[in-house]
Amino acid sequence: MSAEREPSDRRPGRLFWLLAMLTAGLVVLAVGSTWWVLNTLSHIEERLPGASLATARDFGVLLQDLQRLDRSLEILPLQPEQRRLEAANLALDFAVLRARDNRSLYGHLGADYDRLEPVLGEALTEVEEALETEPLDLAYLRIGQETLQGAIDQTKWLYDRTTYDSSNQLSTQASRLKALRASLGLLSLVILVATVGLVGLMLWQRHVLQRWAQARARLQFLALHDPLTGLPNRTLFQDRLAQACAQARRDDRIVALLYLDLDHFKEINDSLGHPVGDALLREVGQRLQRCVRATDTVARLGGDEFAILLIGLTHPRGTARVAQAIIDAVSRPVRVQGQLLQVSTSAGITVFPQDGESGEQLLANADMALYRAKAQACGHYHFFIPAYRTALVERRAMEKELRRALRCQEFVLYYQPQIHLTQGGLDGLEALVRWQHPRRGLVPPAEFLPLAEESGLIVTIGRQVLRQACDQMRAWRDAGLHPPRVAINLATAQFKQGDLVEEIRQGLTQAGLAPRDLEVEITEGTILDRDSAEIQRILAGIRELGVEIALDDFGTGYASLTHLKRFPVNRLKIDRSFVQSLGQDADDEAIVKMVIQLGHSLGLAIVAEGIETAEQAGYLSQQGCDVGQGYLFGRPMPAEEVTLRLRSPAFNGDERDQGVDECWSAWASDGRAS
Ligand SMILES: Nc1nc2c(ncn2[C@@H]2O[C@H](COP(=O)(O)O[C@H]3[C@@H](O)[C@H](n4cnc5c(=O)[nH]c(N)nc54)O[C@@H]3COP(=O)(O)O)[C@@H](O)[C@H]2O)c(=O)[nH]1
Repeated sequence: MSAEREPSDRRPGRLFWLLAMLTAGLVVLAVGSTWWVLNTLSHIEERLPGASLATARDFGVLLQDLQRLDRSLEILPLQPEQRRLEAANLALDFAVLRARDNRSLYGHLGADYDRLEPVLGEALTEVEEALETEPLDLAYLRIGQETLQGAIDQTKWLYDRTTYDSSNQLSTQASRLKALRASLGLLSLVILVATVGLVGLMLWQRHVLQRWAQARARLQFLALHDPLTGLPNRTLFQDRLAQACAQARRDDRIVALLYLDLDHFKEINDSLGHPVGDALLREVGQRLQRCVRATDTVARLGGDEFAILLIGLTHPRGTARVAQAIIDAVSRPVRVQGQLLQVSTSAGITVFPQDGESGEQLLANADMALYRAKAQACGHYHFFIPAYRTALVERRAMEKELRRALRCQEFVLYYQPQIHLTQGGLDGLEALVRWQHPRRGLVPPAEFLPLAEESGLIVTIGRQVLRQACDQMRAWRDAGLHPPRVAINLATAQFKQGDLVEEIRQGLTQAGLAPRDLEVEITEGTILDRDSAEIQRILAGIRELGVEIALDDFGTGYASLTHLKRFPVNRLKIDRSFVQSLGQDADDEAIVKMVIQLGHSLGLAIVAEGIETAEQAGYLSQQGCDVGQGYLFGRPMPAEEVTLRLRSPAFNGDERDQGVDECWSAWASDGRAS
């Protein structure tokens, strides 16, 4: 397992603590400065207005006293003398008491009162002396009153000034206070916002760190696990496999590897949709886990492929039991999204150390054993045997050879005649591919087509066949020879890659052929394919071109009447196996008869393949079969031989005039077996 570089945690952690400290400092600063400023302010508020207001208040009291005295003096002349004197004395006493003797009452007057005191003292003395005159000397009293008035005016002036000063001072302090309070408010707000911001930043950073840690953990998980099933992936499995092999080598034990895949999973996935496929894979993963011990490893290698590592075994026998238990567990019906499904699995098994020294080798060999298990039947397991490796090596070499053969254009076409059974005459030629191998000679298709189909090379081979067949028809036409049409075989894979209709159209155009010059043969397997809708669409396109379609090997598969109606087929080719049973198997005879009738009732022409005897031909002809193909009329032959036959006197003019028998022998006489 590759060691992952651990991302560093330290830097984000330090930043977090730095932010935390900054926030804490800010909070302390905010609280401290707020407390200090508020404290100072309350001191200022208490003190500043107190002194000046007390002065103003004392001047106010003094002024009131003096004015009251003045008013008493004003009314003095209007009263009976005795009472007047009494009142005046009373008032005077009061004033003197207020102004002089109870000076503590005016304690806040300060230096201003020092300036007022002589004037006040003089006025009071004068008033006092006037009042003491007997009888009352009003003129003298007037003088005292005037002096008193002067003192009152001065007191009033002082009162106004101190009041003004104190209120002025007060409002100045008030505005300062206001400004200070506003600044403090602003400062607090800034601190608050900064604090909230910092706290937010911290929280955000914490959140990012958490997410980052989660993402890292997820990435680490995904690097080693399959996201769908949560099982170990190929990387982790290979790592555990390597470790298990090393451990087993030390302990002198064995390790078993089971390579599994689900049978026909692709069909389920394609037909029921990926969500159903995914749910099924999850369920299979769980079932597999339940079949093994906690120390074993179940992994999903991709698609529908799983691998299981069994450790601590002493004998391979136990592996077979586990494999069977797994096959049984997987094959139990499973309900997925409301649908009851049943899948089976096949397994290839390798055992360490006997089947491979390394994990890679064990996996590769288990894959080979799986391939064999699947080839045998679904729902089976197979232990690896060395012969599989030889077969695989041969298969790979063959595939390489096929690619080379394609590049070197070693595929050639042989042509087999198709004879009109009732009228005689050539109805067409079927082009059959052969491999002209430089060492092996002519290789029949049965030896290379299965591998070509498996590897997908059949598509390129099919393109070469189409081109060669069209070119050959052109050559015959140019030579003045007129075989009615050439039929080529199409493999299912050709419908799934590229644009088949366009390829056929181009093949015809490039060779200058009419669509009726070509026929395509498809097998029952093709129309029964799961992509039959797409295949139907492509076949309709081919029919639209004007090219006819024959359904090959009819009767061997499960194609039904419905299929015949759905697919735009022109001809049915009765499979050779039925033809060869004619005269021997009553059932097959009945089938042949029925196919001929059924085909005709659907407006299709019937071709019988593999006719080897005149009896078979006679019977088919009697039943109304339209066309026959088989060794009786001619084996598949190279184009040059077809040319010779087309040029022979039997074909000069209209060979249909010759009669059926002559026609057969014309094709068969020179024919060499191919
Ligand atoms: N996709 C493609 N498939 C092709 C192509 N060329 C051939 N094929 C398919 O390969 C199968 C084997 O073909 P081949 O070995 O050529 O066999 C053909 C005939 O030789 C054989 N035949 C014909 N008459 C007789 C007979 O009387 N007896 C007898 N034992 N065999 C006979 O039948 C084969 C033709 O069959 P069919 O195609 O079904 O008409 C075969 O399935 C080919 O289709 C290719 O280019 N592409």
